[in-house]
Amino acid sequence: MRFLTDPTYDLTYSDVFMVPSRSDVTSRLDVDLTSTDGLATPTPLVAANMTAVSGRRMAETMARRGGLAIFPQDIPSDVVGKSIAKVKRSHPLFDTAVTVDPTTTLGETLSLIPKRAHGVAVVVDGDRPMGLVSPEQADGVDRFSQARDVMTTDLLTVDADSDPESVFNALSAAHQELAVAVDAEGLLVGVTTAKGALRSTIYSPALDAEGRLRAGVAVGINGDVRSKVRAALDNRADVLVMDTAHGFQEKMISALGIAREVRDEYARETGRQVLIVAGNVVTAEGVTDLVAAGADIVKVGVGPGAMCTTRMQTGVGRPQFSAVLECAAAAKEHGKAIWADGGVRHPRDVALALAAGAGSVMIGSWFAGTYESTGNLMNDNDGRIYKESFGMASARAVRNRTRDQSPFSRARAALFEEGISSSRMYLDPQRPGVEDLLDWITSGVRSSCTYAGARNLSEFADRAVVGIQSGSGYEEGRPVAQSW
Ligand SMILES: NC(=O)C1=CN([C@@H]2O[C@H](COP(=O)(O)OP(=O)(O)OC[C@H]3O[C@@H](n4cnc5c(N)ncnc54)[C@H](OP(=O)(O)O)[C@@H]3O)[C@@H](O)[C@H]2O)C=CC1
Ligand SMILES: Nc1nc2c(ncn2[C@@H]2O[C@H](COP(=O)(O)O)[C@@H](O)[C@H]2O)c(=O)[nH]1
Repeated sequence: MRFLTDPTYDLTYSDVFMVPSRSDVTSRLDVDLTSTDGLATPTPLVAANMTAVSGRRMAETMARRGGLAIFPQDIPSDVVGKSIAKVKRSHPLFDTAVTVDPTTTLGETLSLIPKRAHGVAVVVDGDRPMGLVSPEQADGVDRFSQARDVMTTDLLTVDADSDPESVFNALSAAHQELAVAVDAEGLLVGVTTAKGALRSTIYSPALDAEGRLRAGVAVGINGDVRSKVRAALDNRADVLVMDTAHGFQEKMISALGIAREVRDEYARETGRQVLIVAGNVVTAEGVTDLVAAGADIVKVGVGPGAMCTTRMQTGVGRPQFSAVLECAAAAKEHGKAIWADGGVRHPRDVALALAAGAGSVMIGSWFAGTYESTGNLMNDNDGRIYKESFGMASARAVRNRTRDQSPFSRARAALFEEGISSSRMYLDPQRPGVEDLLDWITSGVRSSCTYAGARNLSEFADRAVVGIQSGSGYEEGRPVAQSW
């Protein structure tokens, strides 16, 4: 990447823009979005290790569309183990269905449907699909009715080995919303909408060596790091994230040394080599020290996050575009990569982070406002739907993380709150599922690459030409919804 004119101060994503270059990339579909961070995930996006964001449904969906999700450090290890096992059992193309027994009440069925974006529950007899219940069928029906009394039995079943294009065509021909995939015994494997089938022709899933969906686990730097790292690896984490707010500290350096030792020991025993991500830092010096201590990927970003109060409280942090640019260059010198973590609110921010050299981009709060995030769906007074989000250094998260400590230690830890405990992340009515956001982001990034004449992300980081803009320059680029 090069600047049109060199900046004299540090920059956020909103401070910069890209100019087009002469391009011989004739289609956006010719752009390869494989991450350049050493993980080579087909989509360079990671759902943040935040309790309000990444659980099993987020992990499964992100990996199915080529990205990753990281289970947060606050989730008990046995729960992480069970969740990863479920992710690994889920189908790489078909979405896991919301299933109910024939006798489940309509009220309960309706409460389960929003757990997934496809908007329907499959009624099963054991694992055999019998019918479908959608919210539309529930109109005017008593909430104590049973699923079997409400369901439609007009099912479009497809073989689980069918290719996505033929599933798309079958759905169009049958004018159906949902295809139910079954195995050779007629047992339920998963479901897909026409859009889901279409997506499966555009995205490739992020798979481990055994062809199962990948997921990552975050580990804090306090306590028994050795056991925590080993537990994460035994739980089949495909990536390990050593996680703390201030990654440029001695405790992180020694935790990384332990993590590397345990990781290498595990690799010798199992043949499975897992990359270590560590952060967060915002300077080249921070990157150099974490790489020397054993990080394969360095996580970059202090204070850009939407749930973050660090900058207001401490004055510490750095505008994210400049942090990413400097840290990516430093990591490249050591043959390593970075993740740009936090501050992403528009597809353009992802494109700019990748232009600045990020290997992948981590997103938290934006993804909290989707069906797949961990929280429950809520309605505000105007009937808009949202989910609650909170920062990992908020009083709420600290209370949870320190639950096994003495009341005195907990009270002391609570003094150092650096995040918001409750915020509303509204679901975008146009893009309520995380896959909708992925479509929006990846189509934007593909387009950015063709404007730069880049066929892949490493060419993009080489070729992008970035300028600095005023507040009114940024404002000019925003669409206007009504006349002025
Ligand atoms: N990217 C960002 O800007 C930020 C991210 N976070 C996220 O919040 C979560 C909690 O992280 P964290 O607060 O580090 O908690 P952790 O529980 O991971 O512990 C951090 C350790 O580092 C020590 N420490 C020393 N200086 C600092 C400092 N300035 N800030 C924080 N810890 C420090 C703490 O000691 P002691 O408590 O005794 O000081 C503690 O032992 C993580 O998921 C992290 O990623 C939090 C803040 C900023
Ligand atoms: N200073 C704080 N930073 C936090 C907290 N919780 C999470 N984070 C960081 O934000 C990113 C995600 O950023 P977003 O803009 O996409 O929401 C996350 O990965 C952490 O690094 C917090 O409580 N305080």
